[in-house]
Amino acid sequence: MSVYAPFAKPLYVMLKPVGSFCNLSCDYCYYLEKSKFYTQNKNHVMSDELLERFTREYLESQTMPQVLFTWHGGEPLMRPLSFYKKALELQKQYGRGRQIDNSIQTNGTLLTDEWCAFFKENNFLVGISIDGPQEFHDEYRRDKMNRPTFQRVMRGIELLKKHEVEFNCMAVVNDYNADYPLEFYRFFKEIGCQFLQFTPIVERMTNGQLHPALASVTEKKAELAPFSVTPQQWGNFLCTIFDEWVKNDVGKIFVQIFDSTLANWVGEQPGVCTMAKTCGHAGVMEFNGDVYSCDHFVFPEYKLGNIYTEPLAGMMYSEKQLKFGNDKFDKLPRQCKECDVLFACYGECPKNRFSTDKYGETGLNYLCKGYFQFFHHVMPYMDFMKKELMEQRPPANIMKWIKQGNP
Ligand SMILES: C[S@@+](CC[C@H](N)C(=O)[O-])C[C@H]1O[C@@H](n2cnc3c(N)ncnc32)[C@H](O)[C@@H]1O
Ligand code: SF4
Ligand code: SF4
Ligand code: SF4
Repeated sequence: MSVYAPFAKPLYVMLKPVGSFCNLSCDYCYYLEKSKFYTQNKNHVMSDELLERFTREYLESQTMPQVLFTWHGGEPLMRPLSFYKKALELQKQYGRGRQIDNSIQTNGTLLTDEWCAFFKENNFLVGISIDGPQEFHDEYRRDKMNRPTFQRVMRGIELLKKHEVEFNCMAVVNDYNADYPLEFYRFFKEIGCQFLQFTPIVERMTNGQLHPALASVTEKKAELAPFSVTPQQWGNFLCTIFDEWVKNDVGKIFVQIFDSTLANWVGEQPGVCTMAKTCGHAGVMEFNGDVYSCDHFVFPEYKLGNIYTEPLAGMMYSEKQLKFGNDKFDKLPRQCKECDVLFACYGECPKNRFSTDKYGETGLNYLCKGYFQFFHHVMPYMDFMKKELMEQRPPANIMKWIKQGNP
């Protein structure tokens, strides 16, 4: 007998418990300006009632035994600890024995012993945003008084380590730090971060205004923001770090884009939406219950509805959201459809597809040249690691293979 399970995928919606409110004011931040959609609301705080409604519905809509709650922002540590204690109580109440995990994405500046003890006790995975060594980090990650934040973030990381909280580092790659890949990579190793995620900054702006005016993806007349990384920088950055990683650190340091590339090489699902064939599996719920297609598409035209008027599962499995996710593949321009590394790249994120391809079709990813360089550069290594995996040997064998003079 076959079982029809249309939703045999986890339902995943990230939460914004303080909307876009934040104690910092990073120049490149795409989320700060979202408050302009909520000028009617005096305070951008998720009520206990909404928290309960979401928790109940989110848990009831799940078709998988494991459920992940992700706390995001703005800066989610601007809510007091009592809010998260309440959230855990509700998870227990409505979880009916399911395994529930929590992750939180933070700038790390507000961490205290008390927060870290709580995260440890409740098994939170903490994502910390840090853009590399002090000089790089402080270039754009500054507080509302324009003061640098590196020291405060490092203090937070020390506290996480002291309390043995599991954490990973999220770093953006921009015009300023992209030319120093090795300094950047070695820094993360030195501070003891094993799990790394690099995100390229690609933003556009309108009317020459930087902040708060990052341009919507639908705006045609937008210029590139000066802090964006160039395709060449991005390609060189990835290739240089890959070369260092593949010789020394496979199986010790986990770099998300390298892992996802290997996953695509062997035909598994990559761990990140940008490298997948289709997307749209991760929605966002704002402090007032509005649900959007994706964290990078919090614009009125991508609103799926509000949890007070529409069921969560209905919004996430709606035609509109399905189309949003399928468009990632369906709208690829001809150059991508013919590309020999399409299976690894899939045109990356649709938010970055504002260039024109060699046939004059729109919708080519602005970073195309960088990705093309990277995927071609890693080909022999990925082929080797794929072979090892297929024969049930660890991909880390590649380090020995390289020492023997390969490829
Ligand atoms: C918007 S923040 C929210 C959570 C928290 N305030 C933090 O900084 O980690 C989430 C992540 O997005 C990254 N980010 C901010 N602006 C970005 C942009 N324009 N492009 C890509 N990533 C960006 C941040 O560095 C951070 O790692
Ligand atoms: S700390 Fe996070 S939310 Fe705040 S401005 Fe920086 S990137 Fe944006
Ligand atoms: S639009 Fe980009 S960030 Fe959003 S889900 Fe798709 S690939 Fe991921
Ligand atoms: S490398 Fe360029 S052409 Fe190839 S799939 Fe990626 S974006 Fe498209």
